[in-house]
Amino acid sequence: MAEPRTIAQKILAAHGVEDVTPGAFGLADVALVMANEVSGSVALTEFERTGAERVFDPDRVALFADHFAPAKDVRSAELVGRLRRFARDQGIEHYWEAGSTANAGIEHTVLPEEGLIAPGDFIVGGDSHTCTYGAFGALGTGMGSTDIAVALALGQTWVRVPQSIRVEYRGSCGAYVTGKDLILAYLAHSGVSGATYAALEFAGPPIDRTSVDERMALCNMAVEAGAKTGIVAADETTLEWLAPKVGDRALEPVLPDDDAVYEQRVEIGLDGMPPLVARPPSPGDVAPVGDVAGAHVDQVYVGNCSNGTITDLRQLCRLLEGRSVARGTRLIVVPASQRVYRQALTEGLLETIVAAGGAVSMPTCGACFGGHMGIIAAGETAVATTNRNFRGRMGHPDSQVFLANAYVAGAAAVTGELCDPAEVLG
Ligand SMILES: CC(C)[C@H](C(=O)O)[C@@H](O)C(=O)O
Ligand code: SF4
Repeated sequence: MAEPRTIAQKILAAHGVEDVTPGAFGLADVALVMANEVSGSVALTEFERTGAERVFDPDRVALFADHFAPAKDVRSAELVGRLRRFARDQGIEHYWEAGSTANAGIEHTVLPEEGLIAPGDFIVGGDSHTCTYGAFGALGTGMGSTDIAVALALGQTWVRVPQSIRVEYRGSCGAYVTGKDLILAYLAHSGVSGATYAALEFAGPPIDRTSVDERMALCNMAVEAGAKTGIVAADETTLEWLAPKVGDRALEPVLPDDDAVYEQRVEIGLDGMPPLVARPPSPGDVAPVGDVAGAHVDQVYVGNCSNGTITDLRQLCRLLEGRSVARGTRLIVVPASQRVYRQALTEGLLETIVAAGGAVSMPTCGACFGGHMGIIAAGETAVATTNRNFRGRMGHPDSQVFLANAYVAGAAAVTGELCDPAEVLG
């Protein structure tokens, strides 16, 4: 009898890792290598230094101009230009850039939308939120630029097999509690290093009921707990979402064995849990929104690779419908992809946002990491649906960012302060 295995162990074994004992080192074949114009620029230099002339397989490389696109200054134009030339010279067709491809936007949103992620895949990316693909039952993980360079050349990477942590949710989500709150609830338990290097397996009836968009928010922030990745086993919801996007590719969920060995099992009860926020400057400093109610908010930012989906824009618009952005507060909305943007256009959500006084930007990483499109000044406070609120993350070192779901963001936009969305919507 084979040893029982977790999802991460099964995926790594299927990609050629011989010994999947947690802690063991091995060599894995990668399904896809992803890079963006920021860390990718360093990776391309390192790629050249390896002496390799061609990438291992141009169809299994995906490149994104998303952090600073459209280029915000000369430096970013050069970064994007370098990536664009590399894609052209190497014959890489999976290249997305706003203004020149039908879909474009944040890598972690666009890649699954374009049908390039499937359950069981092992994806490495030059970006820490590559763990987002766990929403599709895949193992995605961020790696440094030198590792990405080698993966681009060889289609293989070294791995240390992660230990797995099973996170089981129980009970039911209350009103205005979303996927964002599920991961914030875990972060309240783990802090920012409680899952260091682990593969988190999220499960339980509340997870079965979540949408793909919510699973993306959940898996996206696994890295904020220090994890190597976060995975939800693929189910009917996943397959229905992916089927129209992946062409004739067979979709096979990878499920953990019943007696798989976990380093830790965590249970999180959701009954009675209110919407949560992460207080600055740590995604691990989680509190019920009521604990910070009344704090003035200068800027509300709805976007980023965890919560810039159509689900988030719909939630935001529940608050904006028939209301206006409070005087003294700015609302900036950045749909995560052109696909989300078009859907929001079709549904009239962009009209609702603009009519309420909010501004809509084109898809980009934008202000999430302090790039552009909404940098905040000293002394300012933002509520953001993003995933990190480290000191200076969105602008000046003396600014503050509270992380929250799109309902809480919407409630802050219309009241000008942090509050429970139930106070606005009842
Ligand atoms: C620029 C990139 C390498 C970085 C990351 O790895 O996460 C960014 O996306 C971020 O969120 O800080
Ligand atoms: S949206 Fe933010 S967190 Fe996501 S990849 Fe871009 S910069 Fe990183």
